[in-house]
Amino acid sequence: SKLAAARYGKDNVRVYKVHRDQKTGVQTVVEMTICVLLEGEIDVSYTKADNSVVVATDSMKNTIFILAKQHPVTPPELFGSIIGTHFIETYKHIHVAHVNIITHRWTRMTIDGKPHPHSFLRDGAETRNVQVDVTEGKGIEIASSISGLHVLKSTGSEFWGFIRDEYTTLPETRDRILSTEVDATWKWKKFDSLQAVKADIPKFDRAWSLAREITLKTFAEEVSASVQATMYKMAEKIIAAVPDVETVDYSLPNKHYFEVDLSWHKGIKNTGKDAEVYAPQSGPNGLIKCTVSRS
Ligand SMILES: O=c1[nH]c(=O)c2nn[nH]c2[nH]1
Repeated sequence: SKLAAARYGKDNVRVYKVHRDQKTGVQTVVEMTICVLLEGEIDVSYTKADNSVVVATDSMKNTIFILAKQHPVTPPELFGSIIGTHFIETYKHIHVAHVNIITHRWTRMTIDGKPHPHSFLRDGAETRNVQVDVTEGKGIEIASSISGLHVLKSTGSEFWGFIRDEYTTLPETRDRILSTEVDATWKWKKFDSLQAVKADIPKFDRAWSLAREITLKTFAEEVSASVQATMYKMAEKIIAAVPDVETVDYSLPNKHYFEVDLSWHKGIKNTGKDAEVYAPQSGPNGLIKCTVSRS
């Protein structure tokens, strides 16, 4: 047997950073969960129990905190590129760094109609994530994403015209609940270096805002013929809106809400157009995926 592939590092490195504006007293916070995995000439640590090539994962964790102190931690695309570049530049035997950053929501509170200078709330499990892969001599690949954005519409969703055969029981509908948890990823053109990422910093926040706005607006306004059709519209709008993005992926669970027939109880009408009380389903759920490219 042989070692076909190897990468190692530290996962679940939780990092919080505060910025204090001395003039205004306004404080800003960022909270992330980071995973760094390294590849390179590390085989002997697996095959020969030779640890001379091992940058201890504990040292990697220390490095993340030091880099967070020394550099901006936003946008995550930049900080992920800083972390990855650090490792391949610092250790000559390390050639690839995979950095995943999950940014958690701390939305500034509005108190009495005014943004509060130092208080925040976790308004949802939604996260903003990046996967940054830095390869020595090749450049930096960045995939940005929105994850865990729970949405529901109470109408404006249809599903009909699908195959009806001896396996089909699902009735067609022109009016259904549609609910999903958005997992959308947009992959950037390759960046030659950290300098190239730094030259494009404003593009990352703008792309995230656009992707989020397009997703919510399309979800709300399109009369959905299916999850498939709606996600394709979202993806093609993001491609059109963000020139430096090459592909957009969506992965959407279809979280079903079943009608509850209550007619057995005194003839209660609660199905079809009379349906008001539904049973949200934990599973099984549809899972619809797509990748949309620029051309
Ligand atoms: O939007 C949908 N797409 C599907 O493929 C599907 N299958 N059952 N319900 C569905 N709803």
